[in-house]
Amino acid sequence: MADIKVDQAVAQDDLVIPLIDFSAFLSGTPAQKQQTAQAVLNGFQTAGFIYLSNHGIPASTISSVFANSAKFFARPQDQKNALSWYSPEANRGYSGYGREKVALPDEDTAALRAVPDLKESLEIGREGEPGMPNMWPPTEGDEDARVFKETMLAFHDTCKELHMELMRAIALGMGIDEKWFDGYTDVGDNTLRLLHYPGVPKSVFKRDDGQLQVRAGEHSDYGSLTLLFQDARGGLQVRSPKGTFVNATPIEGTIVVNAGDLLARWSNDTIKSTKHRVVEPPPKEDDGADNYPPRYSVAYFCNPNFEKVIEALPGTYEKTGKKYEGIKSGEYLVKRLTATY
Ligand SMILES: O=C(O)CCC(=O)C(=O)O
Ligand SMILES: [Fe+2]
Repeated sequence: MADIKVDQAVAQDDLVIPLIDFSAFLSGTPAQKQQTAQAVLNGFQTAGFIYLSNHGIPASTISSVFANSAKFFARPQDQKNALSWYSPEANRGYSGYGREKVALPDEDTAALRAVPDLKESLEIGREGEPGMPNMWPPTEGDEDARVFKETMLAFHDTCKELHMELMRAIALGMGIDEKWFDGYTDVGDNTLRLLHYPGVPKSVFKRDDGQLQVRAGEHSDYGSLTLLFQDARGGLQVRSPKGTFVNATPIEGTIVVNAGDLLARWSNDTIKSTKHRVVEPPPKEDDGADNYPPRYSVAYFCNPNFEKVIEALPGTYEKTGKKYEGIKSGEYLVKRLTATY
């Protein structure tokens, strides 16, 4: 029986992000499944990030999501403004340029805060949660809006399944029951976020103070795992153990998956929630154009079911003690979102 082979997607400044063929987990032999689970857990324990190939989501599904996202962001600004993000509790709706500032308040971020992130986004939560409506463009008489809603709801479900599989891999890697997390992931209290970094004049990125202009400031994610779908442009950077930012270059057909703060806490800090940011990728050569082209990405932020209390996982605290109090998943997220918006 062949051992699985794990490639390296990124290897720079002590940051090694594995490229993992997930089909060996989804449909491999028991031994291949166990080895893949180990590789997934190991990636989250060392880099906090992995790249996943053969993850089971068809390329056509992903391109349809990107096409529908681009069409949404091309709508007139007043249509998008009518769908505004309305509360941290719901975390649903549209955020225009500069609304969210992810740079952390406890850092010296006066300079960052003065320059809003150059991006807009739409957050889509679990449909049908009472009092927390998703903000859809009105579908009546608007075929694009109807298709948009249908596409995004289906994708929300598809990504929920992948989150469940990834948490099964983490469980198997940790030596606990493969289904251990299922009761924490089956509700799907997750947020699908469509992101558009608009094309901008190159002069915007030439700042007087010589600092690098970022598209999305340095931050870590809040929940359990984030599934990140990026287009071919690049710009995502991950903080290395040396403190440098390393390019997480897009690899066609892969999803970048990173662990969030709540999973780090849940694992008693044996899993890492690694900081990352989005910058304007340096042009390969100066192409003479005045504008940088736009970038689109889709992030699916996964959370443990909001009603669940999160405290140190079996196997992570017996020798060292628990570093954190238990906290309800939903309360933790609202606390973090309240600090950001
Ligand atoms: O757009 C990206 O590639 C990353 C976005 C991100 O890190 C986030 O929204 O949390
Ligand atoms: Fe992020």
